[in-house]
Amino acid sequence: MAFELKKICEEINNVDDPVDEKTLNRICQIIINSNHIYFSGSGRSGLMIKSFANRLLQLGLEVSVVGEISSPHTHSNDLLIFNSASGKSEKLIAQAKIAKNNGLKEILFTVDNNSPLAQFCEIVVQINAQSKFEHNKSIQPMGALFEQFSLLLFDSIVLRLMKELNITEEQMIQNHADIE
Ligand SMILES: O=C([C@H](O)CO)[C@H](O)[C@H](O)COP(=O)(O)O
Repeated sequence: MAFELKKICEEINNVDDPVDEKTLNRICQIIINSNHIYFSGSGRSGLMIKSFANRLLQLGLEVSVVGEISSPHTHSNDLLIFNSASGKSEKLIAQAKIAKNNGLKEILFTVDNNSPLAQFCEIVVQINAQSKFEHNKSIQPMGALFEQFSLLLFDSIVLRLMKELNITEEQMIQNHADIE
């Protein structure tokens, strides 16, 4: 394995487990009990949360990515999940305010659990990596470690949800887009 790839794998492996069992169960229950789940993030963090939205769709849940033209009006029994290393993106903070006013539950995956975005969220999962504004926790540029770890964390939540919802991979394949 190339030196750089080995270092990246080591970095990912060294990130502390950010979710205890109780919080993981809470996240899964909120997801399962929500009528519609919205996902939001900018740039590469946004790409990661879109991957999460894709899997939840394949689990048979009602999902939308904020900003897509097909994303509908929100209601009080909906959920908004953010992925933002810094928790400082003005666009996401504006979304969080609207969601709060509409009574949505909000969950944030972030590096900074004291960030402005965190103030709107009932569950804040703090990933011990760096945002694009920090340079001391990773050899990789900007928020790469956060982005990589968040994707793995989302995939681990998908595994838990498959068990909770009793959904097999075969069923998920049935829900996979046929036109793509
Ligand atoms: O695209 C990004 C950048 O390349 C950092 O590695 C970020 O994901 C994007 O700028 C959003 O930032 P955060 O909201 O702080 O995650």
